[in-house]
Amino acid sequence: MALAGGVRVRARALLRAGAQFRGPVLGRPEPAAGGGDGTRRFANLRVLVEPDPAAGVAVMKLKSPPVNSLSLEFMTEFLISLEKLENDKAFRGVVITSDCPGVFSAGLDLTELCGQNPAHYAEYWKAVQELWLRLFLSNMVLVAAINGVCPAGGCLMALTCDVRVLADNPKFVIGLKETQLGIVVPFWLKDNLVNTIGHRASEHALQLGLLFPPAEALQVGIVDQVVPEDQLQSTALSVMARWMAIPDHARHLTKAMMRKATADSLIKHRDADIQNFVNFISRDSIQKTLQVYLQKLKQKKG
Ligand SMILES: CCCCCCCCCC/C=C\CC(=O)SCCNC(=O)CCNC(=O)[C@H](O)C(C)(C)COP(=O)(O)OP(=O)(O)OC[C@H]1O[C@@H](n2cnc3c(N)ncnc32)[C@H](O)[C@@H]1OP(=O)(O)O
Repeated sequence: MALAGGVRVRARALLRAGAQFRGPVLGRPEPAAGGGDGTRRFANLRVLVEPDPAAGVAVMKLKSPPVNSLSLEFMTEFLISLEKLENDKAFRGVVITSDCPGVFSAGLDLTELCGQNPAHYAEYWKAVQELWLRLFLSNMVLVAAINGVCPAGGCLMALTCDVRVLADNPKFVIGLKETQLGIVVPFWLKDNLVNTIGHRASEHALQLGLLFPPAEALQVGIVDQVVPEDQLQSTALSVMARWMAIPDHARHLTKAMMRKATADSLIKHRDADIQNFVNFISRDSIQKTLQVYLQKLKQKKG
């Protein structure tokens, strides 16, 4: 699936601005682009990709400090990196994890949702839809190695993956807390959750805006495994190895069959979903609530 119009335009702008794959990364000298040694890491500004072509797997590390919030730039760069991997036949699986200590992703970037104009909200929501669709329908095996708190839009990303492994730390909660912020999850994210944990558990989780600590997350089924923090990466890679043993075409066709109806319901109603979002987020009452919340977050340190 190609990037949607608005996201593609922004992707081109980012690429023109130099946000393409480059080295050295993290200060380590690396072979020049196209060096072909098969071990080269690549990165744009906010996503670090560590490829292991021999295994057919890449690790994507979200590194948009402080909290990997889903800004337009971050989502665009993430999708560029994902598309690059999808277009490379060497890669059949991706582990998604965070490079920001203690936070997988803080979810939607609240500064994108506050005090902007309707055109911006529409562009932003289109990018969120695109992120979800591209991940949800990815041909590759996606394993989320959740090494930090994972609320709302962070959980949205994790829910698109085939497997979620959570590090066992009581601070690392996961869930869709939207109602706590006075907002409502879109129907397609609700469907994604229902497909994952069932209808009744989703009703409770969504209405109460529950954030599950590891043991509860495992019990309700929003994650598949909870492991000690120091075993997260190795567990994610061994889960991946199991999935990689299945012939790709059969696995992928099965995944597509299982996910088609959920994805189609958004694909068919994308414009209406954008309009709903713009109307909802532009309301004075919603703006006020989000602004107060953002202020509280900013004052936390002071
Ligand atoms: C019916 C029609 C349809 C209508 C549809 C409506 C929309 C539905 C959308 C559904 C999908 C997703 C919704 C969301 O994702 S909303 C975002 C929810 N996220 C949160 O509530 C998390 C907020 N953040 C935190 O709780 C904490 O930051 C943390 C992640 C636990 C980390 O804690 P920390 O102590 O390590 O860091 P902290 O000091 O709090 O933050 C550091 C700086 O980062 C800023 N920040 C944090 N989160 C966000 C964010 N989500 N967006 C933007 N900025 C964020 C924070 O303000 C600090 O900034 P500064 O350094 O003080 O300037």
